[in-house]
Amino acid sequence: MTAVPPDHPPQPTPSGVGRLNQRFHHLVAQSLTTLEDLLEDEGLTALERGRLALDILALAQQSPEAAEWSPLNSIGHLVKETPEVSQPLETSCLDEVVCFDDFLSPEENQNALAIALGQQEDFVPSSTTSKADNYRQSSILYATYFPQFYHQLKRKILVALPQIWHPLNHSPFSVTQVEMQLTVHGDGCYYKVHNDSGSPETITRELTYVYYVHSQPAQFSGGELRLYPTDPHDGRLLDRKRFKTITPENNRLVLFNSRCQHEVMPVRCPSHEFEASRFTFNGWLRR
Ligand SMILES: O=C(O)CCC(=O)C(=O)O
Ligand SMILES: [Fe+2]
Repeated sequence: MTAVPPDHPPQPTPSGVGRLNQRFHHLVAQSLTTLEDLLEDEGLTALERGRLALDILALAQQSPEAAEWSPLNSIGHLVKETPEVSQPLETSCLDEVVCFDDFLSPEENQNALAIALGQQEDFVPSSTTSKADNYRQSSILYATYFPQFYHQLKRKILVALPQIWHPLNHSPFSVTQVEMQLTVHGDGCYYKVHNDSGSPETITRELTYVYYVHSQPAQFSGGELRLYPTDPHDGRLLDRKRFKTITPENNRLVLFNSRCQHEVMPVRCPSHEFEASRFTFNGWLRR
């Protein structure tokens, strides 16, 4: 996608349509600024802020030139993942995935890594809602340790949403909450096959997102994310041999349906250094 800076709108034309477009651009630009302020406003509930965000983004998508000028285009590159399967499945199996490469600016990406490396002692061992042993090995840092970055990343994800409904084959919904945590997978860490919305506490999770961060060049191998075809009716994994693979590239954002069965393959990190680990800012968008 071509990035057009939002502060350089297209030149006005003398026609009535051009003037209308110009007013529309101005209105949408103002609305987006208002939205940015409101999203930072702790006085509004998450539900109110989510609804505002979606309303204004829906407005932005109405522009006849949305594809060319929209500020949405300043976010990374939307990449089509090539599934590692020989034949496409005929109906949706919840395993659609969207990838944005270079999702944040280089400075924001560096800041994300600095947040991870600077707070090693505050990470706690992860658990699963079923508390099953040997199902997951990793450590997490709660978002209360990085409030500013939480707001930045959340805003960018919400702004990207209008681009993902179609490729994810998902109906738009009002986001009531954006959960976030920072997860570290060091040597030998993994997360076996699971979905993210299979318990009463997690049932309102609609979308899972994962933002990958690590030092470059990567000092670990493995740690791929695998997405399995999943029965949309009962959530069963349909075929273990047919999966999509997402490589954890630095500065990549991935989104998929929280009901999809997925897993994180074991990470190998020969140095055993914390700094060399696979880091993710990951979480869920709740309806
Ligand atoms: O790290 C990843 O690629 C996915 C993490 C995940 O599945 C989760 O935290 O629920
Ligand atoms: Fe997950």
